Amino acid sequence: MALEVKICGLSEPATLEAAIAAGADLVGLVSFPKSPRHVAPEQAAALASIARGRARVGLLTVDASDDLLAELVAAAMPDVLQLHGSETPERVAALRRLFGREVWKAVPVGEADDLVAAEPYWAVADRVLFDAKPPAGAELPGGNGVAFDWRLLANLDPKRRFVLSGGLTPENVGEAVRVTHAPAVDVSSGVERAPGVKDPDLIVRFVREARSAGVPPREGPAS
Ligand SMILES: O=C(O)c1ccccc1NCC(=O)[C@H](O)[C@H](O)COP(=O)(O)O
Repeated sequence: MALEVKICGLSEPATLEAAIAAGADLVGLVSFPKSPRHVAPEQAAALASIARGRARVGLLTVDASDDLLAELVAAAMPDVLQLHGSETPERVAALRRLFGREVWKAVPVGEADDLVAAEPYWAVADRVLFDAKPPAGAELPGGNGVAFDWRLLANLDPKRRFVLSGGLTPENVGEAVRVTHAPAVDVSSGVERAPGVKDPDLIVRFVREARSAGVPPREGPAS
């Protein structure tokens, strides 16, 4: 199974096209008004329609209500719902049933004990996305361009289908994949020239460096 690459926080058609042309497997749209990457439902719909059939679409929300999720799902028809708030395992399971889509749950990591928080999600989420804990006082629960110590993931059960994110860049993604054997990586800030402004050259470099890491990802069914 090949490494999957997701470029998150795309909010303009041109950079979405650049991500797809670079070979991204997934493109991510953020619905969170405090974010510089926030897109309204109609923008999400337009961006998703560009991507459809060319890359899978992820829709990122933070503790969104059923009504907002229903509006976003109807507009953008995403392949993946990425939950980046304090959604419980029960909420993850309920949303998976309600919307019949893949659900990824973000778990913030700062130290080894934080991996314990991921345990109940393996059974209910299609993927657990490990992201760095936001810095103190951060406005955003993710997308802060901060990395965590990847060695914390080195002994994960190889059957775990996780996504590595947080502070990845074209310069460090190869090392991150070598250390963690991640089956998938997700980036936002590391391919931007300013907050919320994606850089096509950085996107190309990121996808190339990720794919050339040459590390067999962990194998095994999603769990
Ligand atoms: O990107 C945002 O603005 C955002 C807002 C609220 C919650 C999560 C957000 N982003 C998450 C991501 O883009 C990625 O999943 C991940 O955190 C990597 O971000 P980065 O460290 O910027 O590469």
